[in-house]
Amino acid sequence: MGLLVDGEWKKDWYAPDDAGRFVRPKTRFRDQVSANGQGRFPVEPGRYHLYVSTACPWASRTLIIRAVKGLEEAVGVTVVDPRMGEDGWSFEGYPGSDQDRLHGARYLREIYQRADPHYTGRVTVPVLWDTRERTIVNNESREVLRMLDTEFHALAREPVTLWPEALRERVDETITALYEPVNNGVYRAGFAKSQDAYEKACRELFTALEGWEQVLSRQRYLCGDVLTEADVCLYTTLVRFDLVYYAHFKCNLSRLQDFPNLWNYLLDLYQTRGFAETTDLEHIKVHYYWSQDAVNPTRIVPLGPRVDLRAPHDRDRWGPRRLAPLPVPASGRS
Ligand SMILES: N[C@@H](CCC(=O)N[C@@H](CS)C(=O)NCC(=O)O)C(=O)O
Repeated sequence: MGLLVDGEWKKDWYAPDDAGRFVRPKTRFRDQVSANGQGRFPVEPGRYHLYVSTACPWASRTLIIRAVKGLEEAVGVTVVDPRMGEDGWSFEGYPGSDQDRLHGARYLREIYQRADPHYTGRVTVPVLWDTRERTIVNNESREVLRMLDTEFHALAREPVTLWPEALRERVDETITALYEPVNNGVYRAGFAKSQDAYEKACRELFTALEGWEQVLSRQRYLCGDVLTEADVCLYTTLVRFDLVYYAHFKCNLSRLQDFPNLWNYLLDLYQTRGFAETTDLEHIKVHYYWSQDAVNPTRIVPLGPRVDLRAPHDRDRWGPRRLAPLPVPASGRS
């Protein structure tokens, strides 16, 4: 693990704050692709490219929306090696990952150095790359998810949106509510460097999960009866929960399987088109257990747990699964 400082690679683990808490650094590239043909980054088929890890919950958000909307021909993808060592993310041929066919790079940091030779910050996935301007448009998953859903919709094969007009505010509030206790909460527990910081993060996580368990006892999805971006954001944490976060990050007050609604909801989402195809359970396990040697110094990847995500679920009790249809307005930025 490491980061770039003024364009130079430095080997370094995350520095905790004074109380031993994990603090996630802010992402730097925050430009927008626009549907209306204006600005530096107009939408065009084949112009933009995603660098992702199928192990990473943030990058997986972008893979799911790309698959659900049928954007595979319009937006290319390169999958990094799930093992992130001292040199950061790389293209080293682990099964299920790619070589960098755009630049022939060995490490993802070379892509950041191309975008800004003096970049200072972490080298993270996802990255939305512009092949025309040869730069990074955006590396913040929530924003890339939204752009693929709204600004790219003219290029989508499937006429659906996960940000339906009537639910926009609710979806945005839900994504925000999930972030700190749940999506980032598992990391705050797992990367804590003090007992207090760990316990606080772990308790907040389980309190939040209990709340969502209640919500999902009343309705099929987080924001009502249609699938939204908020479900994508929760899914990428839930699918890693029993597999990795329970043991590796010590999020073990209970298993996800002990929450009947959350567990059945996870099975439902996994079995929805676009989800299982973009979820690589082996990459997930290898990434966390092998890469985070400050948490797991032996780098041994456990064999279990046995989890069957193809098992029947009870979520059809609300009737057949529904996706919200287009149209969405041309520029749907939040
Ligand atoms: N806020 C970013 C976080 C992305 C992120 O932290 N990705 C992790 C992988 S799960 C990463 O690339 N970490 C490498 C590092 O921090 O050095 C987002 O949501 O896109």
